[in-house]
Amino acid sequence: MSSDCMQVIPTTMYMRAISLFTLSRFMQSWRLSMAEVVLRGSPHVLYRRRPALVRAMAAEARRKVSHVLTVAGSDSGAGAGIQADIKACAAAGVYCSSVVTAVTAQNTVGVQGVHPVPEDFVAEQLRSVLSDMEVDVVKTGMLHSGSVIEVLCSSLKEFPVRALVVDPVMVSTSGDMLSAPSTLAVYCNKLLPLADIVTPNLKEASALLGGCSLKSVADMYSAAKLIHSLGPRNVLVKGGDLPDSSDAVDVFYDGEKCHELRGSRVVTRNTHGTGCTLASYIAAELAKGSPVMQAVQRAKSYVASALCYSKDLVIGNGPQGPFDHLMKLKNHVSGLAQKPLFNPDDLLLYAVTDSGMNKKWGRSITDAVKAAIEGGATIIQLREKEADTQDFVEAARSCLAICRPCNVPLLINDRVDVALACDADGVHVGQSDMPAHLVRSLLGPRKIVGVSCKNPAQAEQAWADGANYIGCGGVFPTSTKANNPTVGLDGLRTVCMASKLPVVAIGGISVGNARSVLEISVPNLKGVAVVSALFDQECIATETRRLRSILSDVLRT
Ligand SMILES: Cc1ncc(COP(=O)(O)OP(=O)(O)O)c(N)n1
Ligand SMILES: Cc1ncsc1CCOP(=O)(O)O
Ligand SMILES: [Mg+2]
Repeated sequence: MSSDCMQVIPTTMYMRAISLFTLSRFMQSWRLSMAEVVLRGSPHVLYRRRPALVRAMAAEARRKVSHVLTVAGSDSGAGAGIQADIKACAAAGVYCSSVVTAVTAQNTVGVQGVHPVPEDFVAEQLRSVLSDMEVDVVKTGMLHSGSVIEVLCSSLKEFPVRALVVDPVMVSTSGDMLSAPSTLAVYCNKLLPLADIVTPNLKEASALLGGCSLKSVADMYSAAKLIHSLGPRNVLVKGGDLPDSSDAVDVFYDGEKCHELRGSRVVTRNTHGTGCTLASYIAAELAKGSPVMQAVQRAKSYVASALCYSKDLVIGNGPQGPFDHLMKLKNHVSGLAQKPLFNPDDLLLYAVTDSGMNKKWGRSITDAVKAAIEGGATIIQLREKEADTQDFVEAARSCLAICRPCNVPLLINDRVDVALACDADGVHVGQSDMPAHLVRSLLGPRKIVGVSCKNPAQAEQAWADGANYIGCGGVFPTSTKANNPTVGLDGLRTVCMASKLPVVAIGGISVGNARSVLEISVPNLKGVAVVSALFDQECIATETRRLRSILSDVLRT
């Protein structure tokens, strides 16, 4: 494919997304007449004739705020429905407008009342938003009658959007009916054929298929395929209610292949609104341009993090509480300010300590960490293979007291217990350490989890497990870690290209070869992690400064 073609394909999308207002501003500043735009017709032709203009328009379109419209019911308790949808989109960084189909009176006990909004007023709300606000993706929730669904289908014909996410809400999690049985046929015949993805739970999948019983993952595979034959392009059957499973298993079918998506089940009463939230987060990811499978994975991982963060929240007295979509409520409760989330740029100069080297040079671990920070290390990992647990916790606490005021994150190698005991900023684990998804559930969403990876499959798994970054190596031979095959610069490049996470390179890296590592120039390679280049040296601060200046220099050029 020529580079011209590569530019043209996304340009088509950007141009669809660009508003008339923006187009008219561009026409003025590029002295382009409407006749010229019309005559030149397709973006492909425009690109060939005025590539700089199209590039500028594409840049403008990238600045467009991604927008999901939710068409759903209001939940007075704000755990589910429209309220959950808006919070989930906000958490994903996407604007969310709302068309209210019904107003419900509900709380953590159940649904006490439903007041449907008349169809013609649903139509009026749809027209208001869709005619004006450049919606990317529509997500549906509670559609209480066949006529509301019909109103929505005709609005979508009049105002097409990029994608439609259908969460076929029929029964609330408390077991209350939210849509009339007669709506089922309209769902199947009119709405599902328009859907890019439909996300039923077991009860809803069974209802869509005429009441068949779904009791196993094998049943979910069959259900996903049967629902796909009703017309949606992708189906996600959610297995949260599957009996006898410690994992949360969902089945995703894209029309060709079934994928089993597993995550550990978070044990909490605060699960009200998980279905609405998952579908809205998928919609938000699609609005940002993610492919469907990636949108689903990200949504699952987000919901797991939010549930985990909120597992002890107490809101309401009923059996099913809401969770905290923005993961901020505990701040207020504890009066503690929220630390910022992981910044991939912190991986630039990653200093990993070594007790043997400190002993050899007669230094304490705190002196070593102080010197590395003084020289410009951007993140520290305590890798103390020989330390007793008590000494390790104490050393970690003292190092945290050095790192925190300097805003340098401090991670613990291997030992989740030590990290929890001292409230470190995160943990780095390898392939034979505790699995990263367990580390994530133990540490919660706001800590940093790093995973060592030597190949694309491991990188993919680290991402699915909720890691923040991967460490790839050993890049070059090293005597710091025994029995560790090298991947070389080619292996590093292959892993970086496959990884959806930022990468730090490790193994045999020093002032002599750091430049060659960063110069493989793959955008998600964010830095180098080093042990002996800093800590097996006479002056740690001097060596750190030398390495930092080389790295900063490569980044500048
Ligand atoms: C940043 C970084 N990357 C890789 C490793 C290696 O971790 P692991 O594979 O678990 O090996 P040990 O360090 O535990 O021997 C790392 N520590 N840091
Ligand atoms: C911990 C680790 N993981 C892969 S290589 C390595 C050791 C890196 O040490 P050095 O920077 O001294 O080569
Ligand atoms: Mg390890």
